[in-house]
Amino acid sequence: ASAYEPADLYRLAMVTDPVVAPDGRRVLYTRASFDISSDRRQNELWLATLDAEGRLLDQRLLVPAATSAGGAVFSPDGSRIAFVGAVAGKPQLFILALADGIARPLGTQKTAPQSLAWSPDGSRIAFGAQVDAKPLEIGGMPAKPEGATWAPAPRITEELVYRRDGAGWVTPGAAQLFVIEVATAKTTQLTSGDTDQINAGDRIEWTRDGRSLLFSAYRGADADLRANDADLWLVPAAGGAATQLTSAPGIEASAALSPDGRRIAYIGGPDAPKFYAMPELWLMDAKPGAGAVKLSAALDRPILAAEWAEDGRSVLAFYNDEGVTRVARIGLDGRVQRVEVPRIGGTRLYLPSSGGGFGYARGTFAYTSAFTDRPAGLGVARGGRQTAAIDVNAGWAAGKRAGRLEEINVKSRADGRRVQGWLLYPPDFDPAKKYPLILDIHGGPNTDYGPFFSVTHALYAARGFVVLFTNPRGSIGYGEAFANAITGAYPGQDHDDLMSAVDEVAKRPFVDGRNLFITGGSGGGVLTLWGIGKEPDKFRAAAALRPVTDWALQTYISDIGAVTWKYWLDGKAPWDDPVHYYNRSPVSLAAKWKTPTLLVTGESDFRTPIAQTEQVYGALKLRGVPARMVRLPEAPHGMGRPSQWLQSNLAVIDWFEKWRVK
Ligand SMILES: CSCC[C@H](NC=O)C(=O)N[C@@H](C)C(=O)O
Repeated sequence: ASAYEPADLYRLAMVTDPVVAPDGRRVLYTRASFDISSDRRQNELWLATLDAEGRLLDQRLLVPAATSAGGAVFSPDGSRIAFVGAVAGKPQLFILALADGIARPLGTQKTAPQSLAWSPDGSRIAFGAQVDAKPLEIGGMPAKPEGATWAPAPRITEELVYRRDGAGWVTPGAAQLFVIEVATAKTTQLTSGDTDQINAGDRIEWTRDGRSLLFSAYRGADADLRANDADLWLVPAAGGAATQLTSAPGIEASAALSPDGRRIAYIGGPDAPKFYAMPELWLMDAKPGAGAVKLSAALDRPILAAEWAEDGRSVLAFYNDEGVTRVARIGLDGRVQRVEVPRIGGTRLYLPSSGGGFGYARGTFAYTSAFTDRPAGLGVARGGRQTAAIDVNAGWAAGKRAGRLEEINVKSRADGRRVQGWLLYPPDFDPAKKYPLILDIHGGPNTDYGPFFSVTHALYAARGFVVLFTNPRGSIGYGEAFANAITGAYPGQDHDDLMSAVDEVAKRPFVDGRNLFITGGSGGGVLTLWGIGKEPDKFRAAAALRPVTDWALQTYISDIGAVTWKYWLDGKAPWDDPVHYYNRSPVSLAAKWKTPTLLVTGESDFRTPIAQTEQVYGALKLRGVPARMVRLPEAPHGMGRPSQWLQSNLAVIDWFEKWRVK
């Protein structure tokens, strides 16, 4: 067996997006892999068949990678699947009849349909999609001659958010709700307006009689400024005015109707001047203006998704808990009962964050099943135990030697709070030897790390580093108060939490105290640059990936600038209180920086735009601190194409190797 190597990224696979058929006896899932020639992710759609106990009978490939299938959903009778694919680079809705396995295109779509929802009788499909508008133009230009090779057209905007990370430059237009008839492809646009009329990526729900559609939207013209606002709406499926069901400031979204159609369970919460709006589970009558009660108060964890139990007496909620994803049955009185569904895990792959994919129907749970030494497979559970498992990496993993993963818990030097973390050891770890230590800090900052495999950490460990990764305050999964403990102080005691973990681990005899390294991406980049400013003598070298370095700049030029200002910098505007912004910005510590520092950022990162990386690089070079800047062409915040993930990881290893005391 060999240690993990960079080319393994192109040899492994990962399960995502499991969907359980209405009868609970079949599971659709996506098998993702990374093609070394095109250097792109590819997705196949697979169907697993189960027996009555949930054991695997067989599985087959339904839609090959060439179609790029996504968003698949079963028809109510389970005989057909609707999904969105790509034909000649354009989005296309397909219906696949399971009887003959043929995927037939349905209608023509100009933009990608999202959140497909079958009507109860299986005759129609609702979806959200953007309707493009005419782009702004500069008047008075001469006509462009046929075949002329002019410079590309300018990008003109009057929007606050004119580019979105990952999606690119925003095309003018608005998201609308549509219904398409399956037999005739007749398509009806149910909403209209110049601003988004639906949160196109959020759940769409048919009323039980098939006459109306329930969805979420923030319909104000100031939507770009109101990131934490969404209301519930009901619109007749045959066309007509929409009725607003909720209007409170805050988020009411992902609405699910009870089996009798009389109640709505939704995810969200009221707007508040806090760092983190924890998504909670709420219950209301399906009537305009009905009051809502919070069902998940006793759980005190972020709700990722929720489905009604068949009897309508409880809701099954998927939630984050201490680095992993769990399921709870929450009664309509708010009573919480844990449901045993083993090892639900993340599908971020590049880094070990929790989350993952999951589905439920008729007592069957299907989920991305996490491992510590390989990417997620498919898990199926019934009656509190795992009944089926598909490991898409069994062959590959058999030839690999993985390092051991150990959970640690330390007390923060700030206030004694418990901080959870993990250590990943090199594959051939020998406790009698000395090892360099990498602290890797997650971003968000309201996200997490968990006990999972990741490409990044596997590569670091395979190259002989012990990897420490933790969940400092601000992380999710430890309660609302812990996630919000950075309100008014970010960065602040989160830095102490991280340093407490480093100090504790550095006491272990196998840690080479001369070779402590610090790295992190995005919010983790913030804390990396903060860390080398606050502790200039602690780390041998640093690597800040896609960092925020200056909160004023971030507010002005990020695609989430409105969130930054309103929730992360205490509602103060940079023009009103520039000192507040400066004091929180890592660049305010530039005079203390002396640690050799690597910076890695995508040139199309619109979340933490590269101008901030350039600012820090300039400061380091002007001060004479060893620095290297790696710019990834066309890469967004998520580090772009598979080879760019590897370049990012290997750049960090190269830099730490260069500075490691030998
Ligand atoms: C600290 S600025 C926000 C950056 C971003 N948060 C949300 O998009 C972030 O930290 N992303 C993390 C998850 C990352 O890219 O690793």
